[in-house]
Amino acid sequence: MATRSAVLAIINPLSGTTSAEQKKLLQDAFMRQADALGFAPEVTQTSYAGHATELAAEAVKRGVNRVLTIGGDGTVNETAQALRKSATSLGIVPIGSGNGLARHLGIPLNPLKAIERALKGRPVVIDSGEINEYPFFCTAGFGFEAYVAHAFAKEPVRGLPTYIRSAFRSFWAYKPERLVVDGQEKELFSMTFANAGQFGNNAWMAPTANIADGKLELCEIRPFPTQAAGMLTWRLFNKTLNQSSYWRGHSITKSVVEANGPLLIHADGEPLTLPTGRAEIRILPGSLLVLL
Ligand SMILES: Nc1ncnc2c1ncn2[C@@H]1O[C@H](COP(=O)(O)OP(=O)(O)OP(=O)(O)O)[C@@H](O)[C@H]1O
Repeated sequence: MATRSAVLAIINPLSGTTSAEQKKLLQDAFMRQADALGFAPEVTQTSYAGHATELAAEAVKRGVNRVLTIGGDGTVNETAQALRKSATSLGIVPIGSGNGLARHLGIPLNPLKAIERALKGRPVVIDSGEINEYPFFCTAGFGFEAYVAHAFAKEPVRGLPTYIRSAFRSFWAYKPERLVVDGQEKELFSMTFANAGQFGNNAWMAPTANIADGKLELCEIRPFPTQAAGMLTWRLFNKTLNQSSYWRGHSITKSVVEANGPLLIHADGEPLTLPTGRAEIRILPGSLLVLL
């Protein structure tokens, strides 16, 4: 009898607002579907932050073909870190609050359909980015978006309503920053390095970003009067932000951003601080296989 191909599902028990029972049902559905399709399925839960990277790295070592991540963008990022530059493909089962990479790639937001896609889909090559030593697959950024990521991380409850509340509060507290971008000093409200076109929740910062073109879109929002905030928000969700006079963007393969003090950043929505105040951003073309 032919050996069954191994498929591992990594689930973050804390992702999103899905209950423990719903997550158990998803695990069972994954085991059933994978078994019916002729795979040798395994499922494992993360026990701490960073655990998904370790579990996925071990799967790569064992030659597991497909690794599914059942979680939000943070867990997708941790899993994908270990699968970069390997022959193991990533399946995304989105149950987070933003699901930026899944939405950009057109992966179903219904987790059962996403499991089916990951099991039946073919590996497609996409790019990834790096900001200093931190890999990202969707977006990384500075300014307001990093400020919100740091504020959101302090909230005890996840989910979209909490994110909106954090963003609204941050808008009144945040002051645009002076950054040196590739040698040019600028005052910016926000700045994104976009591999995918959106942050999540269909908030399109880089409407024309192509995830497999070997480039990142560098998108800047310059400071704007308070009364323009409504229109900019509407454009963000309407996929027309690039038509605003406050938005500017171009493609890059590498870039350097510097500040006078520690830099607040985010990588796929995870808040990070760069104590040196210097960030080197680069693209890693064709570095990840995603099941689509
Ligand atoms: N068992 C665990 N205990 C504590 N933290 C964990 C555990 N497993 C994973 N994590 C951390 O939880 C973080 C958030 O998870 P994830 O992104 O999947 O969900 P989310 O935040 O609800 O979704 P989104 O990123 O879409 O908002 C991950 O970055 C990961 O480091």
